[in-house]
Formats: sequence, structure tokens, C-alpha cells
Amino acid sequence: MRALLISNPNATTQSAFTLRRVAAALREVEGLHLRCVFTHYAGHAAEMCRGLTRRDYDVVIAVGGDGTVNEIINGLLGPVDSAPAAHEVPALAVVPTGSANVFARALGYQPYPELLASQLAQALREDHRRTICLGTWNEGWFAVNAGFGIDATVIERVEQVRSRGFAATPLRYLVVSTEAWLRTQAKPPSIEVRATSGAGEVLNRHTMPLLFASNTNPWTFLGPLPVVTNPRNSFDQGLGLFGLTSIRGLGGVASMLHLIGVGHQRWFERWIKRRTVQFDDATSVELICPEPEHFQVDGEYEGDYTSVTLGCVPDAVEVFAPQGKPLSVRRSVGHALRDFVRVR
Ligand SMILES: Nc1ncnc2c1ncn2[C@@H]1O[C@H](COP(=O)(O)OP(=O)(O)OP(=O)(O)O)[C@@H](O)[C@H]1O
Repeated sequence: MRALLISNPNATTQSAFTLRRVAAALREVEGLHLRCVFTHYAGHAAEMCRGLTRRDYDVVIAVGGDGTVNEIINGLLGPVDSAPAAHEVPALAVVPTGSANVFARALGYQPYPELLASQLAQALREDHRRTICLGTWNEGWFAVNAGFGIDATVIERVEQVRSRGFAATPLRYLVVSTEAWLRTQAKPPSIEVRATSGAGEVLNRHTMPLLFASNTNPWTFLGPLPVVTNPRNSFDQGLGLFGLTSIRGLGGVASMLHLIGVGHQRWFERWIKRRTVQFDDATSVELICPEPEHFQVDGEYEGDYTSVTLGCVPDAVEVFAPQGKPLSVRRSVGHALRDFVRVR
């Protein structure tokens, strides 16, 4: 098996310790011919993968966060309307060294080096692969989620903070999210969504301040906690859409808190339900805004847009992923606290 390992040294939790663990575990996989490269700049992973076929490599191992996975997928598959079939391009495996690592964790990879190295080696050795659905936005691909609204604003601000040399920790996300939410109170985005599901159901809503589409379940992780917006969502069906009808006032605060996993009493959920829009298995989606709004894809700010078309492609790419129930790992309180507030 020929493997190309592409490592992003800029990913939040990338470390020599993780790379040593992974290299040692991969050395034990019989018949594996490994080539390792580092990215030198943003966009480099996509460039390195452009035009690669199964004749070049059987698998590309992404060592990074969701942004690195996104670049590799876009490099391998190219524009959506001329994408090769999944079996024609190398399969994908992941070593999660980003901050949220939603794609890898949704596939069952552990974000801890002590476990993920052996998970990856086992998946390669025992050929544990599956094909998964990917999301599309205009001509590009996404693996995790994409959307307009406060999360895109948060991502844009976190990117600014990172460019000043600080790490993207859960604590920083919490602080930036609170600031963004306070600013959005004055002039929330006004998003129109028109969507159709695989079963032919239609969603048509106007003036929503927040709307995103997920390819993964959960939507994201807040530190160790999964945040589930569309419980039925999976890599085997269309996109899960989730939106808020208002982020103003007490109801807005409650909806935002619920979005990050707070409040599961029945009365609270009934109250929140009227303020949220949830739509499963979306196969085509139009998002329209009267003014340009921040748009994010897989945790990367993509610019300001007034309209975006989303879709999904079943069986778009093959992935090596752990099978069965994830192994558990004991984390000390000290470790968890350090991950929450870490400053690079
Ligand atoms: N050598 C490099 N120097 C600077 N930036 C890079 C380099 N290689 C990749 N990048 C960029 O780094 C950014 C962050 O990468 P990535 O998303 O993988 O990590 P993360 O943000 O820590 O993880 P997550 O998305 O899971 O939170 C991406 O925009 C990617 O294009």
C-alpha cells in the first residue's frame, strides 16, 4: 500500500510527540510504503493532491484539522461537476491535530495521540474503509459544515486572533462567540433558505439570522463535548440544516445556549423548538442574503457572499476509519484544563 502523509505544521495541536507516535505505529503496518511531506503555506495541501490518482497512492493521510482535510478533498476531487469516482482517487485517512477535528472525530478517530496512532494503523492494516457523502458549495467541496451567520463571524475573528500567534482554544471560541453574539444583536443577518430533501420535502424560510448545513453528526465539538443539532444526520445521507429564527432577547440567548448543548428539560426544548429550524437529508439548498454576509466552510472563512448553492454527493470519497466502539481514554483534570485554555 502506497501512502502519502501530508502534515500541516500550523494545525493547532500538531506536535512532535503525535508525529513520533504515528510514525512508529505506521512502521508496524506490513507492506506500507510511506512518503511524508509538510505543507509550507495555506493551500499547499490542495496543490499537492491535485491530479493524484489511485495509481499514485492508495491513501492520503491528512495530519491536521478540518481545514487540512478540506484542502486535501478539494485537491483530490477538483471541481464538483467534473469530479472523478471515489475508487479513482486515493482514499483518505486522518490524524486529527487541529482544534475541533470534527471530521476525524465524527468518523470515530480519537483526538489523543496515544489512541489515534493505533486506530489509524489498525484501519490501514485491516482495510477498514467506507465511502461517505460529501457536501458541496458552489463549485467546491466540504467535509464537515458550511454556513452563514454568527459561526462564520466567529471563525473570521478567530482567524484574525490566530494570525497574531494565539491558539484557537475552546475558551477563545467561547469569548469570541460571546462578543460576536453581542455585536450581531444590533444588525443580525437576514438569510433566506430554500431546500429540498431526498424524500422530496421542501423547506422555505426567510429572515433567519443563522443557518448552517452539516455533513457530520455531531455538528461540532465544544472541547470534549459533542454538539448535536440534527440527531439523524450521518455520512450516508444528505445534509442536515439547522437555523435559528431569532437571536435577540432572552429567547435568543436560550437558543444559543441550547445550540451548544445546554438545557434538555422538556419545557425548555418546546420553547426552543419554535425558535429553531431543523431539516434532514437536504440534497439541494439555496441560501440568499440581501447584503453580503460572512460565509464559512469547514471552519475556514471563505469571504462575504449574497447567495450560495449547497448540495451533496453520496459515495464521493473513500475513507479509512476505525470500526466499532471508540476506545475510551482517561484524561486528567490538568490535561483537560490545559486543552481548554492553551496559549501557543
Ligand atoms: N504551512 C502552513 N503555514 C500556514 N498555514 C497553513 C500551512 N499549512 C496549512 N495552513 C492553513 O492552516 C489553516 C488551519 O489548518 P487546520 O484547519 O488543519 O487546523 P486547525 O484550524 O487547527 O483545525 P480545526 O479546523 O479542526 O479547528 C488552514 O487554513 C490551512 O490552509
